[in-house]
Amino acid sequence: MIARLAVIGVGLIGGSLARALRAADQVQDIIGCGRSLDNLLLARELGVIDAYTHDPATAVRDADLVFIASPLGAMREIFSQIKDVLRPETVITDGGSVKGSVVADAQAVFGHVPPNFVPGHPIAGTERSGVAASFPELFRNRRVILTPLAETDAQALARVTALWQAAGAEVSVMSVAHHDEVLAATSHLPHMLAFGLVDLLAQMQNNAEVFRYAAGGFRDFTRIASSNPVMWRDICLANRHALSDMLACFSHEMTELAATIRNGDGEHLLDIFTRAKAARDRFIDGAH
Ligand SMILES: NC(=O)C1=CN([C@@H]2O[C@H](COP(=O)(O)OP(=O)(O)OC[C@H]3O[C@@H](n4cnc5c(N)ncnc54)[C@H](O)[C@@H]3O)[C@@H](O)[C@H]2O)C=CC1
Ligand SMILES: O=C(O)C(=O)Cc1ccc(O)cc1
Repeated sequence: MIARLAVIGVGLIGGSLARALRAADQVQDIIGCGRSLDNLLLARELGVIDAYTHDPATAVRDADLVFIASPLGAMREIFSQIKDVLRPETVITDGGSVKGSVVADAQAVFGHVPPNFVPGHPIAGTERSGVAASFPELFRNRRVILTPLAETDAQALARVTALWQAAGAEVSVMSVAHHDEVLAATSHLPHMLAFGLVDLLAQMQNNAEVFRYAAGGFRDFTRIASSNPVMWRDICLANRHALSDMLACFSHEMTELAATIRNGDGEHLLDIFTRAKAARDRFIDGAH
């Protein structure tokens, strides 16, 4: 049982974890912290949090667990704001989509990565943001990756693992660098393709007609281009090396595909599409 949980950034992710822990009867008191007063008032009205503050130091002062779910670009400032008031036994975790940058931010502010800090990332979300979009089942049967360091306290890791399990998630552990490479491929690259495709089409002269005649495939493929621009700017900047490597691989794949199409090589196209279909069908079967 958590006596007092501080959620810094009560949006889709912070709000959903607060709701899930409340639904599972794992928490007594939840204090929310953020910048937008309207969002915090709504969070309190919805019963997601019990109290709010705009000041991260006030939020964490009496907390036994702190969950930071702000955009990545705000993490360093938040660490600086809480540094002097954190109790040594308070466990801190986060939900940021990139782990190397968060660990570097903690290192820069604290001078070392605090043993009670357990970096984390729920592999679950939607294209929507804010507490209005949060829901308690978001993490149910979804994966959460924790990336503890050698200096991470085993009890803090166990506590954060139990927290996500109580929210219904399956917890995996991996290194920070491996996490950032894997997520560049499976999450960050697909978001770039969706943003890039929609932006390209939106800039075409006849864009109204392009969108009018778009079919279901276009809608499915581009849902994630409705995601929060600030959050995705921060993810790109935080994972710039792994993501630019993946984008270079993908550009190469597209150049080859274009050449295959231009050459009218139907046999090669069939090979590519058959291989891709088999891989996706396996992935979907495995996900059930
Ligand atoms: N949206 C998604 O599907 C997923 C997002 N994430 C990660 O979770 C984090 C939060 O994302 P969302 O919940 O989607 O965003 P969101 O926009 O719904 O919520 C973020 C909240 O942080 C607050 N905030 C911004 N700057 C702040 C600051 N300096 N101090 C305190 N609060 C501040 C905002 O007011 C907002 O309420 C991000 O780091 C993102 O990379 C992880 C998994 C999935
Ligand atoms: O909306 C979707 O399908 C997503 O893929 C959400 C998402 C966004 C960022 C993450 O770090 C993890 C999941």
